[in-house]
Amino acid sequence: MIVELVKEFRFESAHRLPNVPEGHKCRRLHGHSYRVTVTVRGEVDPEMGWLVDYGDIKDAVKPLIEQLDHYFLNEIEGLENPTSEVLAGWLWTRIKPVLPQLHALQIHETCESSCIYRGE
Ligand SMILES: Nc1nc2c(c(=O)[nH]1)N=C([C@H](O)[C@H](O)COP(=O)(O)OP(=O)(O)OP(=O)(O)O)CN2
Ligand SMILES: [Zn+2]
Repeated sequence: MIVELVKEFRFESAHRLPNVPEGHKCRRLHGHSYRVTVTVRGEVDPEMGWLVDYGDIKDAVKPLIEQLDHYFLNEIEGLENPTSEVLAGWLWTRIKPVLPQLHALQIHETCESSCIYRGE
């Protein structure tokens, strides 16, 4: 039995996009209440009755969320141009080694705008 488990994390951060044209609103310093939706996929262990403990997903992701929460993203190594796409790649590189069942990351920058990354 193959399932997908989904767990959501939130953090607040400031950023600006340095590579957009002069006059673009996102070139200015502003902030977001980010949501990160983490999806893991795989076979259910018949003995445990689950794929992985939701708590294991939390243990893998929370330390990274703490590196982002209430920081200026542009000052973090690898996030000098902190688009949703770059943030998705940054998180994927760090989560995948500790959570091999990672299947997708969705970065919600606003209520209406989000980026889905599946590691390709
Ligand atoms: N492909 C991307 N486009 C944009 C990104 C991004 O990361 N990837 N980021 C931004 C800005 O950070 C902006 O703050 C969020 O974008 P936007 O959806 O335009 O935000 P609004 O809430 O202002 O959207 P409206 O629909 O215009 O109200 C821009 N683009
Ligand atoms: Zn923004």
